Amino acid sequence: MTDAAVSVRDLHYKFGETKAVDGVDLVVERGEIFGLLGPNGAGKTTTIRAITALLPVPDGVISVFGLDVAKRRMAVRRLIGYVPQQLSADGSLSGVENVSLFARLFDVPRRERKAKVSEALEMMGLTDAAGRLAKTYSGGMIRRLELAQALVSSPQLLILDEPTIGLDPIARGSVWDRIAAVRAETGMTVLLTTHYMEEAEQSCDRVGLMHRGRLGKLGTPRELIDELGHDDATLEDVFREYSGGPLEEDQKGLRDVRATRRTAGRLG
Ligand SMILES: Nc1ncnc2c1ncn2[C@@H]1O[C@H](COP(=O)(O)OP(=O)(O)OP(=O)(O)O)[C@@H](O)[C@H]1O
Repeated sequence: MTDAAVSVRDLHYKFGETKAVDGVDLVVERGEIFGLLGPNGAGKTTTIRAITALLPVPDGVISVFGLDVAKRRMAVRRLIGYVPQQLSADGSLSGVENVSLFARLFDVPRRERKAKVSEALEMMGLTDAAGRLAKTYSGGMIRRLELAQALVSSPQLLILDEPTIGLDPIARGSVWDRIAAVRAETGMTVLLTTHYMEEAEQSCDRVGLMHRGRLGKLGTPRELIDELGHDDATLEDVFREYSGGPLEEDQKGLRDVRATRRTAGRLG
């Protein structure tokens, strides 16, 4: 076990006969923004659900800040703020009520709750909208509300599953700006999944390319692009080279996910 934020050693995970994760090795260093990239079905969500102790894994395979996830499930969960792909905000509650609920769930001490809730909403630019019902929020505001919910317990590791999926480009930019600001202010480690290669290229310190349950290329976006050896290459080109095809070919289910998030864009 290491002292890194996350250490994964030879992770395998099957759903029935489907090998969702097929031997992943990964280290996320403290304080970095690490992007797990790949198409639908690559195994990204399964990998992060294993890291967040939501799936059973054998002893010694995953550690979070040196704690063995298999043995210290609850302690690990307390270190993590997780925003899943599915909607985690309640449209019938106001912004402040949604975040307060998470503060209670994550045992933020009663006397600190009010200040922590305000701070999390402020960090996500939602102070003015805090009193409104979440169902009146735009898709981008809901995503930021979900980030505020995850941040209210001051986690050491923020895990985001497709944080910008289904949002328009302006809302996507705003979510990335907020993630960068949180890291700059708190030094928090961020592990996220995305299939938006361009956004990952701009915002992640390091990325890992995942394809069919395996994590192949790992490095800074620049390193991976430079390996290709032509000047105007992009991370998308790196992925194509690595997987033998464009990202889009594996994207059949993506439209559904996008549609789900769009529906969720307006709650209620
Ligand atoms: N609960 C489940 N039951 C059965 N199969 C599953 C389940 N969850 C995932 N899988 C399968 O495991 C494989 C990896 O899925 P996973 O969700 O980890 O991929 P992903 O890269 O995160 O894609 P997405 O962006 O769609 O979530 C896929 O073949 C998927 O169909």
